[in-house]
Amino acid sequence: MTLSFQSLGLSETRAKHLEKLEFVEPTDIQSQAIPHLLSGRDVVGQAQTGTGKTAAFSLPILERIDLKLSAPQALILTPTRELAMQVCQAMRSFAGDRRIRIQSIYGGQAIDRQIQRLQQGVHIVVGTPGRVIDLHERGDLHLDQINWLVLDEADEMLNMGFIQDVEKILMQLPVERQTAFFSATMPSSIRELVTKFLRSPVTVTVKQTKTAPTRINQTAYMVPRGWTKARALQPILELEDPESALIFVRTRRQAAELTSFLQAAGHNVDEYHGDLSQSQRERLMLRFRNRQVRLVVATDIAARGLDVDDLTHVINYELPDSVESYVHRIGRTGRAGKEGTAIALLQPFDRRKLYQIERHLRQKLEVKQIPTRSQIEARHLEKLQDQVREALAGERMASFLPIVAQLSEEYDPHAIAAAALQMAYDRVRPAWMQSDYAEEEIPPTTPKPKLIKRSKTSVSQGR
Ligand SMILES: Nc1ncnc2c1ncn2[C@@H]1O[C@H](COP(=O)(O)OP(=O)(O)OP(=O)(O)O)[C@@H](O)[C@H]1O
Ligand SMILES: [Mg+2]
Repeated sequence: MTLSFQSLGLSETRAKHLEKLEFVEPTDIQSQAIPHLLSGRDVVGQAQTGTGKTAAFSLPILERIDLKLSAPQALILTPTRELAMQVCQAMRSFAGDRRIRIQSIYGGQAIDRQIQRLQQGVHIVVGTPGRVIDLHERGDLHLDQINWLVLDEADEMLNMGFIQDVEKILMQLPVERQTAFFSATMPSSIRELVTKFLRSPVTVTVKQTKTAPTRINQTAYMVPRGWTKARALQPILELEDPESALIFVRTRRQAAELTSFLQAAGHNVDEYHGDLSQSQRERLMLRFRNRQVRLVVATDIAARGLDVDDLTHVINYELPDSVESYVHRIGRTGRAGKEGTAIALLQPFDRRKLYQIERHLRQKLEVKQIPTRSQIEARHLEKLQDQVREALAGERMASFLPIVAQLSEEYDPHAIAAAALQMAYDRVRPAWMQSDYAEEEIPPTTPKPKLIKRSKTSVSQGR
């Protein structure tokens, strides 16, 4: 028998409302964490990326908010501004009751507007630590009625960059409160901080053999020797043909450079990193979510928590330094039970990082050579055939029949069809493939000279 939201202790009204959002069955983390949170316990919740941790901590809070008390009663801290916005929006949709006022506060946006909202009275605040401290110190954010504190992406929040701010905030909160930490990763190093901040917490870990969801198909491509990663990315994008992809790089500069490179190659791509203004960041996220931008080149600010519907691919152009970061990055795809693809670009010196990741995930990644010209051509032809079948099933095709009839007086119908296909094919084939992407050019990826010969033969066999 499957559990219902109501059987977890949530009200009938909320359960009905959740059904409208197509939340029919609670996920594992929700069914395990919600009853504990409703009973007043502190909770450490760990579950894979994309499994609904947001609702797991939000629903019990929404259930218990006192509408008569016009003061912040719950504080949710997130590591990035976008995540604060996203969690705030998610909570508003779960609430489905405009009387529960939920406000996000974060840097980069005019503080006056946020102050005004706070003065109008809010029940739940979702924010980044810096802005929370700022508004508290100005006397605009009152923390003395806080009953619930949640650290979303807790391990990240307790990392070096945030820990001091988080401690500062915690010191301002009432001692009598409920505290919850949620994340997909909980490295053992944060245990000590957990015991410091939480009171006899219940640890809810959704059982899993691996930290990476099996719904994510992970592969790695070896960058050929002498090639730049940017050059190697082209045939990979061509073969994988992602509907939408997040491409992770290390630095802001690298993000800008790769974006220009891909734009010049004709891709629909934009960059996303901390050098952009807040409004630029927000606009890009909106365009990405609406599918107006297909590829986004991002730094790690996009690694955690972001929930972009149906994101099909995550590409690690550079592998991250930590295994946790890898898990969060690839977790931007394969969410809410959907499938996704994660790709890593590797150079020989990335091997060590790859081993670490594989050891942590207890899973070997398939390492492939970058696609050959003939593989890409085959893929394009396959696509072309699908398109032809689609056109044949449609009605517009009929309007071209008179032209075919006319040409048939001179040519064989097979030849006419083949010529039309050639024209269509030349249009989809990217310019770079016509010039410098000869199959013979792919140099061996292994530095061992012995292997050069063998891999050459295998390339020519592949043709
Ligand atoms: N019970 C449910 N039924 C259907 N969809 C759900 C349910 N719970 C959550 N979802 C959807 O699943 C998606 C992922 O949820 P959420 O962002 O909370 O994941 P997460 O566990 O916080 O992931 P991450 O570790 O990446 O932050 C969201 O789009 C959310 O709407
Ligand atoms: Mg989350």
